[in-house]
Amino acid sequence: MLARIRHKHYIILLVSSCVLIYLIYNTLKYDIVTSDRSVVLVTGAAGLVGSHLCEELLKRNYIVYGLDNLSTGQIRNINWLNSLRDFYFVNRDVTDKWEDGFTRLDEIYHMASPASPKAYFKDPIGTYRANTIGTESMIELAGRHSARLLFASSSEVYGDPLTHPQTEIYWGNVNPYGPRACYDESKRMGETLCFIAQQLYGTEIRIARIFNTFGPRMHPEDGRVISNFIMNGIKGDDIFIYGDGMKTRSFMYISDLVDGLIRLMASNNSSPINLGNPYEEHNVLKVAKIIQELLAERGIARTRINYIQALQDDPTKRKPDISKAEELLDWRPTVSFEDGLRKTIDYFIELYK
Ligand SMILES: O=C(O)[C@H]1O[C@H](OP(=O)(O)OP(=O)(O)OC[C@H]2O[C@@H](n3ccc(=O)[nH]c3=O)[C@H](O)[C@@H]2O)[C@H](O)[C@@H](O)[C@@H]1O
Repeated sequence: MLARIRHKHYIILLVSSCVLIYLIYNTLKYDIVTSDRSVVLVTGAAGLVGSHLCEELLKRNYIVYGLDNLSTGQIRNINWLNSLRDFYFVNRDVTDKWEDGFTRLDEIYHMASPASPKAYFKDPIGTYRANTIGTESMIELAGRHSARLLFASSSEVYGDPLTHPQTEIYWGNVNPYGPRACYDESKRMGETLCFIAQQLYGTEIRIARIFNTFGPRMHPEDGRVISNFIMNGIKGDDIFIYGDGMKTRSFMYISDLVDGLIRLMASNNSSPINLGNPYEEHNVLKVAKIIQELLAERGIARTRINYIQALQDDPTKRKPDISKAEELLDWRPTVSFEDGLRKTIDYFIELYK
């Protein structure tokens, strides 16, 4: 009888200690929010770019709020950040009305949007809303807190470009009435909204035109060329090239992009700026062959390469002119395509072990 009472006391003591620890932890978390440190909101935090950006900002001593509706992002990309003291996950859609409750907000990186053709073909409405209504919502939020807003635009604003490489003064060759338009045109509209906000309200805006980016934490089913070809190899499936394999893209590793984004936010340049890797322009067939070679280094056999119909309005070539970023941000990519691919391949192999 006495032993049972003692046992009960131990349990009560244990439970109350846990509650106490939880309360202290949360109070400490709250204290940080009211401290002097800069507070940043990253939308699309569970995506490839968003999650790496959150990680780097945390390393740089920011208090980071990461927002995502998890439509294309992956919770595993940020789960581990959630356990850190200065990271707060906000599970919501960027277009929802939001009584935000921030006591301080210094910077907003608006990265949220489906980004792969497969994802935006599937959800054209969610895509244009994230880049238009979502951008408007972030402009309002920036206005309420006098925060600086960086909008993740895209190389897709150049459409199927008629100049090569693409400079920021090129206005593009975009089909407004086709399957890519929900993305291309909404990125263009997002830029326009930022321009209007700056003119009318004096909002401090930054616009990054992001070129093809890859790295660990890409969604394995994302549908883009790098993740598709790596996953095809790992699973022993055939590779499918859309078209003749001669279309080109310039591939940038994720850490280079994150560095460029943070430099851009800190700069005083409010006009659009290209962030991409001009040294690594490759055609799709060559990408397939390089990936097969790197997989072979890890003992994964080559699979067959097939050619199927090209996607409608798929840009023929793409390469950024980064003179502006070099001059204004002192930025240029440093990671080679092959080094970046090795890290990405290892990530996918680990994921599917
Ligand atoms: O990765 C990115 O950063 C960009 O990806 C996409 O643009 P896209 O260049 O078409 O990206 P992919 O889907 O990776 O396609 C690249 C090329 O590979 C081809 N591809 C893709 C996948 C595949 O399995 N096979 C294949 O041949 C595509 O047809 C295209 O010619 C998005 O539209 C951009 O917003 C985004 O910035």
